[in-house]
Amino acid sequence: MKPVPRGEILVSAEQAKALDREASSSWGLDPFALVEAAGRACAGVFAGTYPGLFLNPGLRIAVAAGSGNNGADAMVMLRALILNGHAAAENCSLVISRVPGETEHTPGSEAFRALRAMGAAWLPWDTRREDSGKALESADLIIDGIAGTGLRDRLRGDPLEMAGLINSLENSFVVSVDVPSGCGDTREADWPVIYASATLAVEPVKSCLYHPVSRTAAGHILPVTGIFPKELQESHGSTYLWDWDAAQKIIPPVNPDDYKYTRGTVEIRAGSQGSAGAARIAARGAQAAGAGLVRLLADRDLYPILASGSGGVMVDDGDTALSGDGRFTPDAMLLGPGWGTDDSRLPVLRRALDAESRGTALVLDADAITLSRDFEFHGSVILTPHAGELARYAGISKEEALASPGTILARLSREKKAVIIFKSHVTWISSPDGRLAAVDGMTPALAAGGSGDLLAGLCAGIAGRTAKRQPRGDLFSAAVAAAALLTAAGKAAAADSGFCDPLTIAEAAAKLAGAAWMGGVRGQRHG
Ligand SMILES: NC(=O)C1=CN([C@@H]2O[C@H](COP(=O)(O)OP(=O)(O)OC[C@H]3O[C@@H](n4cnc5c(N)ncnc54)[C@H](O)[C@@H]3O)[C@@H](O)[C@H]2O)[C@H](O)CC1
Repeated sequence: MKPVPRGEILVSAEQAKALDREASSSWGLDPFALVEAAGRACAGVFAGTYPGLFLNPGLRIAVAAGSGNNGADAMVMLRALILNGHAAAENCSLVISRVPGETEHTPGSEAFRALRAMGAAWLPWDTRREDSGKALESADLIIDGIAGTGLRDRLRGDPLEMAGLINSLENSFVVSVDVPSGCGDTREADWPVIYASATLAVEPVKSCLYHPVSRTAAGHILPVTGIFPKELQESHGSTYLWDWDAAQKIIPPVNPDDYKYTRGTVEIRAGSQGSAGAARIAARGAQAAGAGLVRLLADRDLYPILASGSGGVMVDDGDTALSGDGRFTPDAMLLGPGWGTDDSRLPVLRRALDAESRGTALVLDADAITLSRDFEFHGSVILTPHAGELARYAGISKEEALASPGTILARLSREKKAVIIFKSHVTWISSPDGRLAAVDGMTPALAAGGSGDLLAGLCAGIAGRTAKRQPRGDLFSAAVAAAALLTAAGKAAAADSGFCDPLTIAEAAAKLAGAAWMGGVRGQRHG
């Protein structure tokens, strides 16, 4: 049987703890074995990713270690770097929040004794603060193991002071183990956190790294694998991290014998005075995602402008044209990009929701999200809010949305019976059946007007195309693929064209989507 394509598992701190317990009770992997595996794997991944750092024979490394297993991971990592010849023990120091007792037997105490015996300097932060500070200040590389998933609430006390000092150092490379200290499932925007250059994300990767509020603190996220059996991780994860490589595989390709109606049809209501570009971008997005026919219904004063140079998009007068009178019944509808929130939009919205109740995929973006706040959906809607729209829609603050996207979206999706794509520098996607996904963005090329319109168009294009294969198809997969496609296209367009127009990003999306979904023969890739 072919493996089901999927992203990487993400877990909460609670799930990570449950996983640890089961690893110990059922797999014979006790905390000593896990810390040993994690620390060594961290050293291997880090040295393999940044070989240039280790060209300096006098490299000074300092570990900042808390008293838990996160600190133990960091110390084992340093020990492995020394044993592998990447650093000399005499150039290394341990800045520790607590010196283990001589009879203590924990992963941290053992790692500490090994480094002490090897000749690394050790400095308790509380009694030798000045020397500890000097060791951190003079280090070329700081390994942050102050606090991991054992953090309760926000950083306080000595760990907070250590983190503050590390953040003030501008010239050292800071690598965090597992998560940047201070980062946790409930972290809010103003809670202190280490700002790392890179984070060694020990499997299973912790979902808080991808909370928009903490994502920038993690820097370059490097997955560290080989710690837990895959089956064990699968049974504890509920959220997945998707990229374009993985996401393209969950969407069927077009068939060589497809024609325009079977490739999926999309109808778009978008644009208003001052926002005509949104309609054009959304329509091009639907084409770029592979839709066979795209019809754009625009306000009467805009429609002649949009009709000229519309390419293959069928543009019509939205004041009189009705859904379906363009000689096809749409497989997917998109309402909202640049549409405005005028009450005159409500009859159109009601008719679209009526179609949705009969199974037509309906993407509601921007103004249509605001307009539809009090309407009921029937399981075939995708909402695409950014933080402000989500906050208004759910009656929460923007900060809450950015701090706890998974919890908020899971509840809202279930209540509203809608797939939700929460747009931010990390995109979160939820489904009414409880599935959750994150797509790492961090793509400043997309931080520009029109990216959201493009995403909405991509979504409608994929939903329309897949609806032909699976009536009432899996809109969650369509949403995940659209978000991953937009991110990959943003990166590709930025590499080729620098700061560019969303239509240029749409062209990059068309290339990526075409390569993924137009190259195969029926049955070869998804049979
Ligand atoms: N399954 C896995 O993910 C594995 C994880 N490993 C590593 O273990 C840590 C979690 O270890 P744990 O001992 O449970 O906790 P920490 O090391 O994170 O200890 C917390 C540290 O911080 C102190 N502390 C707690 N709350 C606060 C606070 N509010 N302010 C200041 N200090 C606080 C506490 O006293 C401890 O000193 C995980 O992250 C991984 O790195 C293993 O690798 C095995 C597999």
